[in-house]
Amino acid sequence: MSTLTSTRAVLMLEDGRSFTGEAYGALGETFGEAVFSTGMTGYQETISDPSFHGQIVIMTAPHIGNTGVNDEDYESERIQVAGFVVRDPARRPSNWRSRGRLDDELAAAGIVGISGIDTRALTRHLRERGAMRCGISSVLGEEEPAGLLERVRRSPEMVGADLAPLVSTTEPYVVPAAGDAALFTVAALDLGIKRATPAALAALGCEVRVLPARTTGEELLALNPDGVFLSNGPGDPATADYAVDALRTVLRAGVPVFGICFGHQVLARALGFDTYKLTYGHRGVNQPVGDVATGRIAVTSQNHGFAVRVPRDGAADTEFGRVVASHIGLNDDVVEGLECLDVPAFSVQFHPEAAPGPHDAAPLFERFRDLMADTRRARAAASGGES
Ligand SMILES: NC(=O)CC[C@H](N)C(=O)O
Repeated sequence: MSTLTSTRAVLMLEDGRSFTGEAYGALGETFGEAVFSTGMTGYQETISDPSFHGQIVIMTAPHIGNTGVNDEDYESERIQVAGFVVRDPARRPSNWRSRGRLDDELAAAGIVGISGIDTRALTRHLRERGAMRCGISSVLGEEEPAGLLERVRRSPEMVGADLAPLVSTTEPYVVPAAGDAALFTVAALDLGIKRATPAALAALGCEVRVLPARTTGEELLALNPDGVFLSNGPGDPATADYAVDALRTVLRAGVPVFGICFGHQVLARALGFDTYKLTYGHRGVNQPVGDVATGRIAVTSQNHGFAVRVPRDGAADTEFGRVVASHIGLNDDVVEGLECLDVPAFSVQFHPEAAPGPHDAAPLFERFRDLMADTRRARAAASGGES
């Protein structure tokens, strides 16, 4: 049960701006990169998205916790955020699936949060100054916040952080295909995968073999997969050389590739492009993206702080042939998708698996399935076998 008396908590940004509110979730002190999410719903999926590892998430929607917590909506085995910030927590959750309160759930998981602060002012500050480190403390006592600021400035930065291996599975596991027989085998590199992703592939008849982040290209190919999937994940993509090397081996073998978010950044790097840090990133379930080829607009689920440096107009020549920017973010023109024209590979910076978010981009999983089917047919024809 939550107590009725509140404990004072302080949120301190690395540039010295601070906000005083009430403790929310566990009492204690926590540090991470302060980022804001504009999703109105889906807080359970958000807090359990491994891509948020090392980040303190500020919800811009003022009311959070209204539907409580349930056992179905978690996207991984634990709560992954380093801290959680809400304006006005629900006093009494109400939903037919609810089995408890969000603040109690955070407290039980040891996740430190803060409520009752002006999240709009905080978001505007981050939008102008950029994402930065922050700390939340509900154990400061009468100590001046100077000590907290000192500890924030000593905490790790997001640039240069190699976090995917920390959240990846340690042992391979299999998500079976829906239906009687698997139509395709997908080797999925778990860089911080969400449950909804293997589930989406399995629903299309794929047996998904989920593998640890540091699986090599040779190990991936040894599974004889129809396709290789690269998941989302936390941290700075510039550090993930192991995944880039593995992917280059896969690309050379001509096996179909699909990457999401961190996986998209890894594909860009494998093709020879760089990644860079956005000022404050894109997080939420309401991010518009344009498909360059069709002009269609999708409202997408996003959660990224880095992006890929790929030319927006025309095809770029790479070691693996021509590559085009297939999707563009409509808020700020950031490249949100890649398509290889000469090898079977494509990727998106956004989240077609949603969870939370709209399902506009779900057909991208079908595109991957079709790419695997086409490649299999072409290979059978080339070897003179039956298709
Ligand atoms: N959701 C993700 O995969 C995020 C990728 C990467 N950590 C970024 O912030 O850009």
